[in-house]
Amino acid sequence: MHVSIVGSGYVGTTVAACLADLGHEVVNIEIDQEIVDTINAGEAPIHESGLADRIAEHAGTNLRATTDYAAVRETDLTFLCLPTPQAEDGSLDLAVMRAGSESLGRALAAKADDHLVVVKSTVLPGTTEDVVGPILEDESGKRVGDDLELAMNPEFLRMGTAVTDFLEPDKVVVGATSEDAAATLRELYAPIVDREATDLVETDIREAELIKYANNAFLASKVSLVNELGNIAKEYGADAYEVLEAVGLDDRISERFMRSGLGWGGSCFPKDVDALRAGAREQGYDPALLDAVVAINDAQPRRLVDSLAAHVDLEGARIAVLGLSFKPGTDDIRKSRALDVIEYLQDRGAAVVAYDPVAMENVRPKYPEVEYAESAAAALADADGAVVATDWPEFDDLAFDGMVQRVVVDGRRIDVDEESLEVYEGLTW
Ligand SMILES: NC(=O)c1ccc[n+]([C@@H]2O[C@H](COP(=O)([O-])OP(=O)(O)OC[C@H]3O[C@@H](n4cnc5c(N)ncnc54)[C@H](O)[C@@H]3O)[C@@H](O)[C@H]2O)c1
Ligand SMILES: O=c1ccn([C@@H]2O[C@H](COP(=O)(O)OP(=O)(O)O[C@H]3O[C@H](CO)[C@@H](O)[C@H](O)[C@H]3O)[C@@H](O)[C@H]2O)c(=O)[nH]1
Repeated sequence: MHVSIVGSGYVGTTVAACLADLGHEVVNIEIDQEIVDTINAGEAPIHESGLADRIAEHAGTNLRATTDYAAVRETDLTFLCLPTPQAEDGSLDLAVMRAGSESLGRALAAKADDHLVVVKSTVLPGTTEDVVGPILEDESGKRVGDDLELAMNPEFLRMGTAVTDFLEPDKVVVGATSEDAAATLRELYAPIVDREATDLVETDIREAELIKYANNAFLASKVSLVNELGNIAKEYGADAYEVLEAVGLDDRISERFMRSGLGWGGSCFPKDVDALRAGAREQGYDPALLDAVVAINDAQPRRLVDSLAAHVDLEGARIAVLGLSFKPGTDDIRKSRALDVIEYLQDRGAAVVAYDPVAMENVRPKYPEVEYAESAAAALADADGAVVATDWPEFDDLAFDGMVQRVVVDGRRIDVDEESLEVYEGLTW
């Protein structure tokens, strides 16, 4: 199939490279010339395992990138993979979706044949049919249900495992206005949904839109619940990890997403939970549970710093922060809990020395006053205390002998030789 993909960030680039790998003819339409040049040079604009190889193999044959929306006219369908950030008040900001839909609609005006537009971005119910659809109709002169079809196909890939998550998902969700649109997407995804481990969910557009938010809200809530249970376990002197491992054996609950500690961050959970809360309020519903899910998450970084302050006088102390990215395996620091930890430490007069294997250059401009160490050992040297903010595997089995006071508060449950420390405290155990 001939596929165009608007937006070549994490999602658009991954989807493009994977669809090219499945044998489709793919073109990425992207406003950033540097990203376009990178893809056309056969290189990956983002770091994801398995992505660079696929782009190197397909660029120049069945994968290319351009800034020119006219390229959509040579394709059967277009995926919209544009960002859907949050506005100041937390609500969904559709400005980029609107701008991209306008450009796409204008380009489609000169296409003689029918076209299918698939929204892959995370958008609230109604956005595809009530915002994207009318803009496309106005700009292209085409009519939904006649020579224009709409579909919504949310994406569930995680950063760090984007390629395998896309190619081997638990589910592919397709919401479509017509049987033709659904059939086109069934054909496109055939090699993926034919796998025994992947379910194909066919539904209406509103349900497809909401499935994505419900999925992220559920996972974020699970981690906040696990953190609340962990906070309670700690009060009782019980090990939350042992407790939740046993709880996870109940297959209605599952063992995954059971790691308590510093909480959830990243480019998706915070903005999507906030957008759903704002959307619910707009609909007249008070999302009390989701409000609490966010409040619990927001409290964990302060709890970590308070736990350290119980052992170390933070005023004038040198404190090592191990890990800066929002999770291991990525240099992404968006809404990373580590940044809140740095701010709380600084508020209490501590001097922060930080180390992260890949994310330090992203943090440096935001916190130039922080000292950045070349290794975890260098960060720990002469420190009066340390906190673990990201569970990078390389933090397992660290030596703490260079510290002035061997006090560590762990927000992520790394493997530590507790005997080598004066104080080792888990945030939730
Ligand atoms: N990142 C993830 O892990 C992930 C996973 C699932 C779903 N999502 C959702 O997918 C959507 C895209 O997310 P992302 O992380 O890929 O975003 P991103 O910011 O990484 O990429 C978006 C790209 O769109 C480009 N762009 C902006 N305006 C444009 C325009 N008018 N025309 C063409 N290109 C334009 C930007 O330059 C950028 O390269 C969001 O709705 C997000 O919530 C993200
Ligand atoms: O047991 C756990 C699991 C995760 N986290 C934290 O939760 C956050 C999110 O982790 P993860 O889900 O692995 O990362 P993302 O790449 O943000 O992926 C989420 O957000 C994407 C964008 O919407 C979705 O596509 C994915 O399905 C969804 O998992 C991170 O800060 C983790 O440290 C925990 O604290 N404990």
